Amino acid sequence: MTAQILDGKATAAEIRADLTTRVAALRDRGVSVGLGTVLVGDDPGSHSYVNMKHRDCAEVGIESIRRDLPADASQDDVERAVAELNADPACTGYIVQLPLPKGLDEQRVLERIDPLKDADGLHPISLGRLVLMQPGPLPCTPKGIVELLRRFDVPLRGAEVAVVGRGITVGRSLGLLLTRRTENATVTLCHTATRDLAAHTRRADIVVAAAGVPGLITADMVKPGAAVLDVGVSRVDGRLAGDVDAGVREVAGWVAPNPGGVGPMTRAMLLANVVEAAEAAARA
Ligand SMILES: Nc1nc2c(c(=O)[nH]1)N[C@@H](CN(C=O)c1ccc(C(=O)N[C@@H](CCC(=O)O)C(=O)O)cc1)CN2
Repeated sequence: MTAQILDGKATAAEIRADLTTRVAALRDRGVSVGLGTVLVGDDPGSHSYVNMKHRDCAEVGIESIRRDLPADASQDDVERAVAELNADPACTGYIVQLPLPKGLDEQRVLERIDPLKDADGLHPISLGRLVLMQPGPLPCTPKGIVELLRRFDVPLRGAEVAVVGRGITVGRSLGLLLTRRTENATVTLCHTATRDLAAHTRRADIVVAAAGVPGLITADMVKPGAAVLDVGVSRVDGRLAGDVDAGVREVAGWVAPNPGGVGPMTRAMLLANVVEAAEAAARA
């Protein structure tokens, strides 16, 4: 058996096409949509992700607002950029690209984002809404994972899901999202202190690997027919490597590759969060 590919690149393109129509409809009603980004430092990965986000904006008709700060920017400099975007009427929503350079207090910066402009769903109020199962902006990668599974008809209701990695942007938030009444999955959140990782992944109908450990998930750790989503990103000898070994494709029923799987969905969901915020404001 060779797994069906959960093609995030093609799916994200479909989502962007739909968003283009919705942005045009807002423009016809006199509502413009703008996405802001705060990028600090020289990390090549972060620069590339932010550039791609602005390219996506241009494609769907969303205005781009960039605040690029040098690697030696102070906490005050970053918080000033956040305050400017909070006050900018052209900015519907914005993100602070993570990780911030060492020495900056990431949480303090995220807490200063106006929750109404939180395009990443990472403000404590947005995360609180997720815990409480209330509507609000969702973190982009978990939202993209659920959308990808839905569009490929991977059954979620009652499914056993092993999420590997407990970071806020992916693992922990995904656990909360998948256990809502609308998704109804059963989630095991695995992490560095998990005693027998393979025992958990082998039981799972869906494995989401977001540990950042190259090749962590091997074929022998996967139940035949399961869905395996590779979200991990590491660099090995200068090349990008995911968490899922190539051999998994021979056992799994579905595979979200890396690149080409969850990454493009993350970007599409960021645009979706901004458009949803603009539509909600236009309704109010
Ligand atoms: N503020 C945030 N920071 C970070 C987030 C986030 O959701 N919000 N997530 C990650 C990085 N990330 C988004 O910023 C991200 C990761 C991957 C991709 C993507 O499209 N990847 C492509 C490959 C790109 C390449 O060729 O290098 C793919 O997987 O096909 C987009 C966004 C950490 N920081």
